[in-house]
Amino acid sequence: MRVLVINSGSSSLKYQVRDTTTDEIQASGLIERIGEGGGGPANHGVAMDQVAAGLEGILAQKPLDAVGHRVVHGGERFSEPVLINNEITRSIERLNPLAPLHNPANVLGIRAITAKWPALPQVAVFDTAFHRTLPEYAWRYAVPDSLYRQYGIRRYGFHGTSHEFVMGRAAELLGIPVPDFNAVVAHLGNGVSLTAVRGGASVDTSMGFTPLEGLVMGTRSGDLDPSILIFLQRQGLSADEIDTLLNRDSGLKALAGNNDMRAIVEAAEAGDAHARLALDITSYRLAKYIGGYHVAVGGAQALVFTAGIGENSAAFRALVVDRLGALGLKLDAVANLERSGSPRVVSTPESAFPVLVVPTDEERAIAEATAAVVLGTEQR
Ligand SMILES: Nc1ncnc2c1ncn2[C@@H]1O[C@H](COP(=O)(O)OP(=O)(O)O)[C@@H](O)[C@H]1O
Ligand SMILES: CC(=O)OP(=O)(O)O
Ligand SMILES: [Mg+2]
Repeated sequence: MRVLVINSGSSSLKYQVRDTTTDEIQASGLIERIGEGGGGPANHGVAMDQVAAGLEGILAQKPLDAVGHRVVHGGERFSEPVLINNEITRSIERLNPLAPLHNPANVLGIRAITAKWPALPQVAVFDTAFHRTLPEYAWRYAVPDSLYRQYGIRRYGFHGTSHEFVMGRAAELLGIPVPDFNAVVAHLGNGVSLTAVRGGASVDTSMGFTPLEGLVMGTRSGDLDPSILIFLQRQGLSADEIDTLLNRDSGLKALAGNNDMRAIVEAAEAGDAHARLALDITSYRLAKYIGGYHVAVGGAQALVFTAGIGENSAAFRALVVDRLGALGLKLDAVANLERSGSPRVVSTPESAFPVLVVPTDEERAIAEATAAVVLGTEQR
């Protein structure tokens, strides 16, 4: 099956055309600076026109069979990938306020495809779906129930497609059946989240109601005392200003002046005190969460690093694992420095449990889920 995968971020759009039978990537691209001026497309509709134009050549040879969309927020309704129709699109649109950086772009992408190729089956694959197994004691906030009933205020969790894919690969590498696998998975990209996997299912995750909760990220603050928001509001900041402050101008960008982990490590090595502190705060906060999730899963069989930083920054992995001596983890300095695109062990045999690096592939997982939904629907 020939599937176009669309991964729309707030200001970027990644796409791939994949053959799900051979797992061949037949085309791919990245469109950046959407809606930011400076030569980027004005909006996601224009970006989709650019995608279609870029694909004209290969689509002339063989048309698409389906489109798979990464949809960040699926609320409580969606626990699996679904075939999209107008009612599903409206349901995703109603979740826009809960993922303002992501869901509006996802909806625009779906509508742009519907307008361009109305007969093409489209599937939504949700970041939240893998976390629908969280127990209530993990997803409830300690606030009045009316907030949950009226607004759906609870913890949802994100990056689920990546966490599930990586967890499966890690179990395979270790020869442990997925239903028996307990692990802590660290997705360290621009967005950062940690997931506690018990028996192959997500039982806790660090992002919450929105992708702002939890760890320090590229431009997001992660956890802080909610009183700070009330304080800032009383100082005269508007809701939009606080939103921008915490989602776009915080995290590594605020601490080190930019959100590129490579540049921060280089600056720290050259003696930059801000970069050093940024790495200390980020690795300390992550190590604390890993310790907590080791408890949540009843003893992890693996700690797994993935995504841009997790896969590529040996220096950051070392900073984190160095703080986890209390868990008995020991990194193999040579294995940690090796460059490889394959799942691998980066700890020593003496480590209490293995530390792994497993490349994520959200596009592959989305393409496979899309093909499965479309084939399943055709057989019914
Ligand atoms: N070789 C590398 N060494 C260190 N950090 C890297 C490397 N390559 C990418 N990164 C970091 O990965 C992060 C982006 O991760 P990625 O998963 O691509 O993000 P996104 O959430 O945008 O998909 C950035 O902080 C970037 O600096
Ligand atoms: C949910 C989320 O944070 O996604 P990303 O890392 O792509 O921004
Ligand atoms: Mg990402």
